Amino acid sequence: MSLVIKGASLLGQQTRDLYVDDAGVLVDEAPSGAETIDADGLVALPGLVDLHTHLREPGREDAETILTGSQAAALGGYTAVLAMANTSPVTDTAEAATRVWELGREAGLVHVQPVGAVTRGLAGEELAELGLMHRSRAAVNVFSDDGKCVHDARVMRRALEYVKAFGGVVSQHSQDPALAGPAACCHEGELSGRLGLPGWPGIAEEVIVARDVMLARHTGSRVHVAHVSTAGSVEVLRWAKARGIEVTAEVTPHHLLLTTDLLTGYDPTYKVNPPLRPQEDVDALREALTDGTIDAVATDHAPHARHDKEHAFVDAAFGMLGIETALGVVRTALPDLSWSDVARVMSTTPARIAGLAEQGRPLEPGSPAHVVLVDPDTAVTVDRDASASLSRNNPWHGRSLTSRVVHTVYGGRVTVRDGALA
Ligand SMILES: NC(=O)N[C@@H](CC(=O)O)C(=O)O
Ligand SMILES: [Zn+2]
Ligand SMILES: [Zn+2]
Repeated sequence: MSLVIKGASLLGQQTRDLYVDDAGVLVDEAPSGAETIDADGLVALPGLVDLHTHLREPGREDAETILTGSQAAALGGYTAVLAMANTSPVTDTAEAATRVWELGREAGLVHVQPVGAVTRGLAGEELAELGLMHRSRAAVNVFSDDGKCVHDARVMRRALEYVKAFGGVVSQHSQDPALAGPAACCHEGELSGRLGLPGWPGIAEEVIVARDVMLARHTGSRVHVAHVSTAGSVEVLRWAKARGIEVTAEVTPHHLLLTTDLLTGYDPTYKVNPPLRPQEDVDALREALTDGTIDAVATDHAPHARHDKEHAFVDAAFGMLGIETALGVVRTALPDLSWSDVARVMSTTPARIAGLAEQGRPLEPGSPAHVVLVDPDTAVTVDRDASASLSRNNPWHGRSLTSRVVHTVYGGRVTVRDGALA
């Protein structure tokens, strides 16, 4: 089915029509018999790419499936997601990775790119089948034990050396387990003491970021820092980038807008790893994203079933939803970020980090038609029950966010039309 997207403003700049042929590629001239999408007043961006999504299938299909997570992603304006490996079983073999990739293709709403585990069973000891996962049909390029930190420096060094051979990257969940143990759930500071919650100090993140930067320099391999949350980590990244070390980093939407003081109500919706931080950290993260020290926004969409989340704060699961609301949160947190910067941090750069050649491409003839059309100024009030996700741990419920995803086009196919699944 060919398309004419009429009157969109490309990256918020010049207004032009976009033409998509029936092979799903952007072309020069209007194809005959095309469906027309009226995009008057809308901003066109390349489809968003999420470096960090938890789809929960296989194993926790009560919290999310590859299909429902893909639906949520499309509604958020995404055309590709990297599906984290902390499923059950873990994505630590070529067979497991290929299965996730196939289920993504069957769902057909976004490109689902499996992330491979760094270590077998996320146990932090033996390397997983990194090479076999890379050479499988899933072509895994990003490896992560996310949910857990690869805390043994020798294992991390070997993983970096291994993936260097094929240009892969290790995405690290930076949490020193001795400085922030499994119960740590509130930013360590005056408030954690007052609330009586186990503290998760920023230094537990920063020491791992610093160590990994040095391992990246030593091995000449690539490290990606997942969900950066502190000003100290930003300083380390700035230092490393100034020296040309191959490190990239992501920040989540929630760490750009929410702060520790939300924990005073002990609502487990706000329990997330790493924890929400004070305003000084939030300010440093915003500045770092704007100046390029942090490369990308990644959602860390972490759906959890009610019976895992509805507990006393210390017992509840870590994680919050984020893929349907990411663009609105970024626009609300950083209203002055230009649309070309939004495209850079939410599409072009994440696609490059993940090695997805078909994604994050400029909206020009020859590119695959992965496009999101956004109403830039409309405020939307989030309703957690209107979500495509199977889970309801949505920290944005009832909040007003700027901008609305109106249409999403994945490979020339309209996946979202007028804000609803097509
Ligand atoms: N972010 C979270 O709080 N939770 C993630 C794991 C992770 O990203 O570390 C999850 O899998 O639920
Ligand atoms: Zn993590
Ligand atoms: Zn995660």
